[in-house]
Amino acid sequence: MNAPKKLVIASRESALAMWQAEHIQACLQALYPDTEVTILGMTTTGDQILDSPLARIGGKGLFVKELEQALADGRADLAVHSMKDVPMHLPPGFALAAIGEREDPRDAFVSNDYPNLESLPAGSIVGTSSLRRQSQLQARFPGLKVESLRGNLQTRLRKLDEGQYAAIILAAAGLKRLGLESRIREAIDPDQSIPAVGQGALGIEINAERHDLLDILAPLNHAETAACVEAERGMSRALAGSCQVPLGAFAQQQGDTLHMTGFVASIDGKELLRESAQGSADQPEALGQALAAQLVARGADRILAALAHD
Ligand SMILES: NCc1[nH]cc(CCC(=O)O)c1CC(=O)O
Repeated sequence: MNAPKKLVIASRESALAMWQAEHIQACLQALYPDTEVTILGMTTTGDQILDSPLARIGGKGLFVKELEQALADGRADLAVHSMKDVPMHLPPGFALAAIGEREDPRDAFVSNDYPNLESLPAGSIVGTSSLRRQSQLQARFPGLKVESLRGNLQTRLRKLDEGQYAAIILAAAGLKRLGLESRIREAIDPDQSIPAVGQGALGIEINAERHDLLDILAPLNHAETAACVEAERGMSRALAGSCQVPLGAFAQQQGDTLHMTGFVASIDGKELLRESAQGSADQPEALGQALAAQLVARGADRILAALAHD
């Protein structure tokens, strides 16, 4: 295979995004020592608007749009994203070339004063802007108060340290990647807080016309992670999920079988439907669709419709 002389990676400029881009840069550099691999750092709309909950300002697409612009006009060859931030439907003209091996998929409990969720006194303020985390938290601990928490990882940790929250919930993967694992007081069992679709996995997006890049990027794909994430995305897509919806899904592969759990809830967690299903790792999207159908059969449509009217 003929790797190009140069490859440019588009990345957001947050510390986590840069870590992810540098990780992919190192992988590509090891595979193709004669290629010059560089990173083009960019600020996205999602990074700039920090005062409103993401769900209200347009959702996940805001983190990838500027990077896609760089792919479209040829300033960059590939963009590295947290799969969690990649919309369920890519805009026409773009494709996912690879999904990398998953880091810890769990949510993490972070606090300076308490070891775990169970020890928080009633009325404690927990910071998260994720409707998925909020609904699952409120379902288990209706006495806790959830308040919005935006910004990159460092900003969120600073807000915790300033005393605005008793605790915050973050993705374990981001903290581990940035060497901040010691801030995790407890990794929350995926059964207690079902992770976001794609949480912990990296996605590599390209201009769909760049067929030349497919073979070059194929070694970055981790088949097991890709199957799990495709199943999770299949469920979310079938339910028309976005980050405006309290929804989560988590798949794991054992042998040739995917085991998957998903949920849909009301924001206050008073209604929470969860279902599990198994299916072939060869047909992940079909498994996600089947799980979505199970949730719909139990009333997921009614919960989602109620959210749309809020
Ligand atoms: N929503 C922002 C975001 N996108 C990806 C991660 C973390 C790492 C990952 O899931 O790959 C985070 C931070 C968080 O949720 O705490």
